[in-house]
Amino acid sequence: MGINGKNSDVTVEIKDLKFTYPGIDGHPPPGSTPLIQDFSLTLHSSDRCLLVGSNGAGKTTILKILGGKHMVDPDMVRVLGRSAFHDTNLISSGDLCYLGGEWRRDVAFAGFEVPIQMDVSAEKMIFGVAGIDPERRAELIKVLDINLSWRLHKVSDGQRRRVQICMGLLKPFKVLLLDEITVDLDVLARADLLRFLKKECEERGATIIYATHIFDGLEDWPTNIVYVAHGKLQLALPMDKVKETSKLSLMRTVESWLRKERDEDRRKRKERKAAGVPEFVKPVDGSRVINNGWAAGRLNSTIAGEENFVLSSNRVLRQ
Ligand SMILES: Nc1ncnc2c1ncn2[C@@H]1O[C@H](COP(=O)(O)OP(=O)(O)OP(=O)(O)O)[C@@H](O)[C@H]1O
Repeated sequence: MGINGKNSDVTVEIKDLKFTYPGIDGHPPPGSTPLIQDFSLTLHSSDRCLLVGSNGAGKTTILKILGGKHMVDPDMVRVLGRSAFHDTNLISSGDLCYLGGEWRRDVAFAGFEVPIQMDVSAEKMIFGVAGIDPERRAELIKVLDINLSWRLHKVSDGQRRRVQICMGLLKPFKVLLLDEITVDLDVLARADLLRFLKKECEERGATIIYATHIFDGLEDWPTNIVYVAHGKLQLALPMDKVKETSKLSLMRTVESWLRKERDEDRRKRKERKAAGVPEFVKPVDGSRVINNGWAAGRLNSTIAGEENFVLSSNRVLRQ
């Protein structure tokens, strides 16, 4: 049963998800506690789910798992009845779309592996994607207020971001995973984009999961809210339930949850200190390995050490 009590049209199903970032051998370091655990969630067609939680709670990790960027047991995560990691057609068909913040770090890439720091126009990028419905393309260009003559190596971060979002949304997705992509957008662009996305759910039955810390203009946007802390699901509620139980604004409601969590963490640390054990639980560091967030087997893991890490970050690997 999903958050809304519906049974039909299940689009996203997470069942007892457990995940640990792999070490260099592709396996979790021995003795490590899973980063994500006790996480189950069912979403339906038309759901707009806000994913909230403090920094480091696991939101990006969960979205990446859903987007097939990390391997998990295929029964733990189903998107449109399939496993995104194992069924790459889910992403390539455009049914499942992941728009993530790594674009911010790797500005050189705009999806479809197209470098955008070279002198290329917005038009060339957007019209370069084959098989797109011209009406949808025109609508997106309007919603994101894109000037097709922009040269992408010269525009502002926000303008470049608008082109990236447009490219990502060209195919009519069924499930969209958004990892805070509106930070660079101006107030108007953000509001128009959110309105467009809401329409996509209402008219086409798309499902969106949106991880964000920015609650401006979101009051009437989500249908559901999911709160994650320390990699565990804390709350999964339909918005009317949230409004029923809290008279506060959405932002204040989330703030109250996060404050409670932080106070609780501080209390636990104090207790640990008083008991003579280290305040912070040290993560298991089995093999001195840093994994830069890409699944094992994709040239991703690197031996710890700043020099190596810089040289083998995604930016370099993907050029
Ligand atoms: N590539 C990685 N390899 C190992 N551990 C990682 C990796 N990426 C993230 N982590 C760990 O996973 C935890 C969750 O990170 P994640 O990025 O999912 O959090 P988040 O909720 O998206 O945070 P934020 O709000 O800051 O974006 C972090 O505390 C970090 O220690």
